[in-house]
Amino acid sequence: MHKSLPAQTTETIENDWLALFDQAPLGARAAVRDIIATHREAMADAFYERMMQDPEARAFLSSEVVHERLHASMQRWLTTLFSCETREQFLTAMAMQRHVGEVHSRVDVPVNIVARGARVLKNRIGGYLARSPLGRDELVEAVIYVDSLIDLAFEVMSSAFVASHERTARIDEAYRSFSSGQNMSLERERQRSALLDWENRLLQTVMTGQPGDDLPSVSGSSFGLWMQHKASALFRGASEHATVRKLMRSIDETLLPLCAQQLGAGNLSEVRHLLKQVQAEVGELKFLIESMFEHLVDLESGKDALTQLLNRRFLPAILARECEITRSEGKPFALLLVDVDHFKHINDAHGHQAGDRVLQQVAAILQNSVRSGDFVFRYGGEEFLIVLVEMDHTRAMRVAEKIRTRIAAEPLLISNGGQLNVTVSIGVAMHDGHPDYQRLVNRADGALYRAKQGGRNRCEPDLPDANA
Ligand SMILES: Nc1nc2c(ncn2[C@@H]2O[C@H](COP(=O)(O)OP(=O)(O)OP(=O)(O)O)[C@@H](O)[C@H]2O)c(=O)[nH]1
Repeated sequence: MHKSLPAQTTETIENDWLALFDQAPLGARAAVRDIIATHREAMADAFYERMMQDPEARAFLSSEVVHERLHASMQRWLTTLFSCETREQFLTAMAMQRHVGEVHSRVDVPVNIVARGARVLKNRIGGYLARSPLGRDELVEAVIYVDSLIDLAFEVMSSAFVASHERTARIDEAYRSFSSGQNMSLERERQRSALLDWENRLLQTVMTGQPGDDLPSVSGSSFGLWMQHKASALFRGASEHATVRKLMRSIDETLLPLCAQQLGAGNLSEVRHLLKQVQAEVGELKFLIESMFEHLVDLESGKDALTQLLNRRFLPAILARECEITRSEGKPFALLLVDVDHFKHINDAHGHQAGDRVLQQVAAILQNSVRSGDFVFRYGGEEFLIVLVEMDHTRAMRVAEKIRTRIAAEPLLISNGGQLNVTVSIGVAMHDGHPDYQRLVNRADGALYRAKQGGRNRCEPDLPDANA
């Protein structure tokens, strides 16, 4: 029944509610219930009115349907929440909270707006309570009761929100990788020509149409539909995507209506001028689409171009997942930061190209020195980061030492046919269970610093409590 929340959370909340209920005197609870019964409509009005003052909230609440439904369900919600007398009634109220949380997640209501809603309601109820005939002590108890109960309700709502959000994010991710697995160069061509098609159709309509004819909108074109529906999943997060949508709106909502107006008035030179502006915006659209597809190719491969190692932008996702695996399965992992010694000197003495070749060969040695389940990232210019999964400290130090000796022993080829011996310094840190992976990276960095300070070409473990 409570599938969106872990059983433990449900139980904690239930117990908290029981404690709250026991703690609040009967008189205080009855007063709150009466206030809600008498003023719930006015509260819903005030809530809605207050929220509509904010443009961000307005975006979610402005439709008539939302108004009507929100108004009714807000009143129902207040009544249900404050009239719970039994465990069963509370469970029903909780189910309602979870439902609201899931709706918020689907609609993507920002969490700050929800928090503001809670504040507005607490404030209102507090105001009515202050004007009630309750004595001082009971008034305090009633205010605490309202405050805690609303907090509890929002707690349930937020956990449902988060659970549902994570589900959506996983589905989105799966869809994105499915879509990017499709033939992207074909898609790029298809969208390019769809945009061109629309542009031609627009020019055709302008030239042969009758005054008063509707001009074809770009958002209604095959390109526009693709961009608004499929591309939003595919290019999620790309900065160009928002600009593309803005340009499409500017064409449809400003330039085309003006163009139709001037066409109706027979003002052809103005029409030509406006079409030029449309063409300029289409040119910009084409450029942005190209750049979005380019990014997608980068993302698709996920590799650093020079070394073919993992790109560091995946590091947060991978470290967060490894922290989670350690937490749930108790399998610790180790982090190695590997830095080529005196690399600047290699560049200076043999040229940048030689430096690049050294980096490629070091990367290959690193990749060949770990198991296929480990992760090797290019972390910075001449710095690499390795995640050794399911690893204890002794074995991690052994792997680090193996890497160090292999690199030192292997002469690396440089561009002019020459060979070069390079060394690396390595900092080793074990995940200590702290969920913030940046701490772990910092500890490995501290160990690396000590390896450099200690003379380079060496491996150093992190010191316990290095950044406690
Ligand atoms: N060839 C090449 N050089 C790079 C690349 N990325 C960064 N570098 C160079 O790597 C050098 C790093 O130098 P430093 O950070 O001073 O460190 P170092 O010379 O390795 O000295 P230590 O780390 O203290 O042993 C800089 O000169 C960068 O320009 C790259 O992709 N290719």
